[in-house]
Amino acid sequence: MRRRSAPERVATTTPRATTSTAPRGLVARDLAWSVAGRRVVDGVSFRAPSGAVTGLLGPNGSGKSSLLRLVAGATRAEAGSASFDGADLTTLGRRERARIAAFVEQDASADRSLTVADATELGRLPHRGWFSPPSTSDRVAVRTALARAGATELADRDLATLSGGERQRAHVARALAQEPRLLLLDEPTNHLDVAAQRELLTLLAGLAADGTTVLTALHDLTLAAAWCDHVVVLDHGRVLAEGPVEDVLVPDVVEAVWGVRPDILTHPRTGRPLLVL
Ligand SMILES: Nc1ncnc2c1ncn2[C@@H]1O[C@H](COP(=O)(O)OP(=O)(O)OP(=O)(O)O)[C@@H](O)[C@H]1O
Repeated sequence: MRRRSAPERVATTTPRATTSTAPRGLVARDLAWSVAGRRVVDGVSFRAPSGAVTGLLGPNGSGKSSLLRLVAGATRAEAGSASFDGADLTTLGRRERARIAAFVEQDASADRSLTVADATELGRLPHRGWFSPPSTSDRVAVRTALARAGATELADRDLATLSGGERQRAHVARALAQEPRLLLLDEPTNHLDVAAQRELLTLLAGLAADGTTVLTALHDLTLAAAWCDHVVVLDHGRVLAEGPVEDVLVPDVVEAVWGVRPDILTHPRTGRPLLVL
């Protein structure tokens, strides 16, 4: 795997929307959300730089899914903002936001009968007129998305009949058809076998190398060390550490958050951190 340069650390200045000095990529600032009287996301600020894969890490219940849903606009934040290339995602309309950001939710289920091809085509809706039929470029985008997600052979299958791993590929295909500049994923390697995990992570690295901002929740710290450029560690709804993966996934941080002290080696071939638990 080609090693990409480490992204810079979190910006400490407030980004100004639509100016040329606005930081590129995603900037979350003081995001907060509560449920049942409990603060689940507690003043979270972080950055996911463009051209990088950012891993959102943290123990079960630390708030990763809740935070991704706030950034994706699936739930409304009580406070704070999430800007992308200077545009505030939290105030954009749904269609405008969907032209920028796509979200692959954790274990997203199919609530109605739909083929994988039709579900992928839904990813084109933000780019089409309300009543326009799919154009040639829409059809090309759908075909490309299915191929990149390894879902071409599933195109005619009903989503509801797919295995967990197959359904995950279909949801990734739908997100790619959106041609997002910001791709948000919640535990995308769940259900995937090792070959499919590798394909997906290679795909994410390729998208990032092409300029897409990728933010993905991951549980597997070894995968995160091997594939992420930048990481954000959440604990009890707060950012405990953020920065280049080599600086953040160190034994003291892993032990403090997960209670397990890893060995961290250097991969002999890729030069990336090899985290052994
Ligand atoms: N709709 C909800 N109602 C009640 N509690 C919720 C709701 N959504 C999230 N929570 C609680 O908020 C906390 C954070 O949940 P969240 O799913 O964001 O964590 P997570 O880091 O993604 O966890 P996991 O790694 O287990 O997927 C958990 O304690 C969860 O039970």
